[in-house]
Amino acid sequence: MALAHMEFRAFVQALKDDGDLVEINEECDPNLEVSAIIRKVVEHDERAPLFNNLKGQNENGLWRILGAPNSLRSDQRHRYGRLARHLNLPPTSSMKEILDKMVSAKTVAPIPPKIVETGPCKEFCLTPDQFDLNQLPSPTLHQADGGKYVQTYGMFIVRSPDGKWTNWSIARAMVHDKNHLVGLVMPPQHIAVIHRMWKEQGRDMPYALAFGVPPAAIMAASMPLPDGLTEAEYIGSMVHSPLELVKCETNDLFVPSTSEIVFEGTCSVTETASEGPFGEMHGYVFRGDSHSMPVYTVNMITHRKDPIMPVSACGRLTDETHTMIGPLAAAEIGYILKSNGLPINEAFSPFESQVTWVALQVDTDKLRAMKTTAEAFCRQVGDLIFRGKPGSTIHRLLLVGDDIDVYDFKEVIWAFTTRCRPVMDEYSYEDVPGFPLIPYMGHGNGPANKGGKLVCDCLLPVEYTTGKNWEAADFKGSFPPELQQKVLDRWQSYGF
Ligand SMILES: Cc1cc2c3c(c1C)C(C)(C)C[C@@H](O)N3c1c(nc(O)[nH]c1=O)N2C[C@H](O)[C@H](O)[C@H](O)COP(=O)(O)O
Ligand SMILES: [K+]
Repeated sequence: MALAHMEFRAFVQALKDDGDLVEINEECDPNLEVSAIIRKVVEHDERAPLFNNLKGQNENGLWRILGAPNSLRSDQRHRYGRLARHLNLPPTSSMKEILDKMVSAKTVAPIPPKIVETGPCKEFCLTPDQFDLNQLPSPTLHQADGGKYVQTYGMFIVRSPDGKWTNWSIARAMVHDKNHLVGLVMPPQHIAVIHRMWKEQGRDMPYALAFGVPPAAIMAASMPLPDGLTEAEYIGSMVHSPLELVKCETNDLFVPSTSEIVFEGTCSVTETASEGPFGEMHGYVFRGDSHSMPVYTVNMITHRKDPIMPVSACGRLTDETHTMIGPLAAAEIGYILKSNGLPINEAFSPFESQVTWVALQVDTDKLRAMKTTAEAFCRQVGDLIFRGKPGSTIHRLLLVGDDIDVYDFKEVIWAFTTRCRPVMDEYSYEDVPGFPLIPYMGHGNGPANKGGKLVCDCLLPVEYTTGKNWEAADFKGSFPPELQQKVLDRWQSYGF
């Protein structure tokens, strides 16, 4: 068996070996029951549920469901264990180690994928007369959803018409009818950019939708990597070995050969259908909130025996939309700022901000050497991020000093509430693209797609000039180190 980060089925085995899997063999209903269980799991950081027996499963086991594929573990020492298993990192890895791994391939040569003749994803092959997406166990994830969101953790594969750029990404899609989906194709996302290229040529866009792909691949699919970059090559260099891809049956795209399930087809550049509402990453489903979105025809389904469909029943904390979308955007944002020479050490998107914020730890020694002003520095950061694609889902950038651990929300919120004077220390951006899925945007008072962004300066003025002039009134900040050690050593004997 391959390593967990290179084959989904090995990943599921790794969760089982970690004691991080609950196999449910009694029959469950994909209409809400499965998602209710997954929601309870992710709201309590419980073990991932593997549904082996679903109403509607066909004679070849198409399909089972793995819920909460990349959510959190309750044991603090292994909190990000599922994310770590996606990347062949130890389950005790920190979020910093995980995000550093995701940007590690930025500076090494890409390793192109290896094309293989066939693979496990070809074990079964169904033409449209042999399947009905409404009969198969496509899950309904929230009672107010506009349809069965069968696609929440699969990977869309689309390629520019000139063949130069193959993009891998996650975008949601629901069942439209027996062999059609309708999915969110939203600028500035690359799937929308490429869809537009095909539309300009008046040709439907070939796509593949691979479920149960190598976990390292799904992480890159969820990351706003640069325009034109082919994720398959990036991942190859990130994991130091070529991904194995196999050609689709009905188009010239390539899919990971060990994918659990593959939908192949074309995405219409003219036909649309009603998509949504959907219980989304900020924790809401607005009744009647549906829009016209492109229709995907499913021309073929290929799959492994007893295949596993990964499902992210997203919404309130903490699921894959929080452990992946925000942090992976933060990783890209941090990389962009550093490669533009700005004194940024770390970048993270706090879950407690419903991943609408990114906290940036500033190297304040380097900041002082810049002899800049708060306004100039904040505008430099805001212009770089809010006018680019990686910042599209982020509405607040918090600049904090070296003493603040951006991976610890208690630290971030302390700096924000005590060092950032409301209004005066905040720099607004009303002329940049906004993220309509955030309720105060899409269902708020102002334009849904424009503005509503801030750079919040959580650095006190002295941090720009002569440096920190305070001591934290806490155990580590207000007592001599030897006294701290003495208290720690004697803690039991005091009687605690
Ligand atoms: C991990 C993850 C990411 C996403 C989504 C989900 C998960 C689990 C859903 C549960 C399906 C919910 C949905 O909101 N969803 C989603 C989405 N981006 C969209 O344009 N549309 C979507 O419907 N992203 C984020 C994108 O995957 C990233 O922004 C990525 O960067 C895109 O790739 P690229 O265009 O930058 O190449
Ligand atoms: K991507």
